[in-house]
Amino acid sequence: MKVVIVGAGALGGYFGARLHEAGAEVTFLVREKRAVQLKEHGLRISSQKGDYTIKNPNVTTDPNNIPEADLVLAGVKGYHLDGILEPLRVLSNKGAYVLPVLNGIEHIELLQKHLGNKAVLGGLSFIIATLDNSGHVIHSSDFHDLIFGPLYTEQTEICEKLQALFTKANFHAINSENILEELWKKYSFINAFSGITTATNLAIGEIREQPKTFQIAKELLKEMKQLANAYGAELKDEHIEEAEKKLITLQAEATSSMHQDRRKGLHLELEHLHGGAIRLAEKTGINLPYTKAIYGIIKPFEKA
Ligand SMILES: NC(=O)C1=CN([C@@H]2O[C@H](COP(=O)(O)OP(=O)(O)OC[C@H]3O[C@@H](n4cnc5c(N)ncnc54)[C@H](OP(=O)(O)O)[C@@H]3O)[C@@H](O)[C@H]2O)C=CC1
Ligand SMILES: CC(C)(CO)C(=O)C(=O)O
Repeated sequence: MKVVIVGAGALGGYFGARLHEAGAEVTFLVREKRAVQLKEHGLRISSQKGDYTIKNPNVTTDPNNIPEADLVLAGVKGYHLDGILEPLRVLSNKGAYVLPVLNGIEHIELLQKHLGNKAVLGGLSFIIATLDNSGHVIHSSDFHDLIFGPLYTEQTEICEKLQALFTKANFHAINSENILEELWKKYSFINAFSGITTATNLAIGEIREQPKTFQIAKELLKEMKQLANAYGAELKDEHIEEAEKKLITLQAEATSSMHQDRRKGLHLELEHLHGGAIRLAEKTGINLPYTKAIYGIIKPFEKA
């Protein structure tokens, strides 16, 4: 299968390298600076699940240089989505399906609007990964899950083909029959986890030690359930309890990618995540006071 990775950052780099390791033909569509870095140093992933290096990754900065593509894995941050719409359109015109692995929900409709409903699959990931100064991927969690699935029944066949490929790769892939619900479950979890860790500038362990602070994360989960329900995703109390359990059982030093970005002084995905929830809530007349408060607290740190 011919795979294109758009956004060879932490997630794109990780899953691209794992798919290359599994024998897929992988091309990294990147911007100029990243192209130079990948050509000079190759792409290495450092992971407790096994290291892997692509010495000379197939890299391009122009989608027109890619003759064929079956799958495009989109791994940019929410604030970079606009910049990849045109390259994605070029590749989807060649027949490629687009599998976004971003956190959040608003991007699904945006991609469908630009590429057509049938070209966009549902996808998300549970992993803790980041890039080091040389652009290598550091994977630090004992999980590396890629959950994907059809948003339309016509996409069932391609998802089965993807599952056949992903099963050969060194990550945990799940072809979900209800990817929309999975997307909302992840969105709820991430808004609570990234919200509380980024706002307090603390890893989850220290937050858990303060019941009043941890309570805010629980309130964020409840608000996200209300929002998900308003958008037709049947999140139930048990899903919120599962998410709470995850927050309780994560390693004490675990933190969100948004908090890692705050620590590094990078641009934060606040508008895409909490901003997105507030916009969606306004459209349905729901009030999200905790989400709004967290958004306001993080806002001064948003811009790099
Ligand atoms: N990191 C994590 O542990 C997890 C992240 N996520 C989610 O996954 C998504 C991606 O996050 P992550 O991998 O951490 O992000 P990174 O910042 O590590 O990677 C994003 C990459 O996108 C590239 N990019 C931006 N614009 C373009 C463009 N126009 N063309 C090509 N490449 C481009 C950037 O390259 P450049 O060098 O050119 O800026 C960068 O390398 C986010 O939504 C995040 O919330 C989900 C689960 C876990
Ligand atoms: C919660 C986590 C680490 C799970 O993948 C994540 O998605 C993020 O921090 O962006």
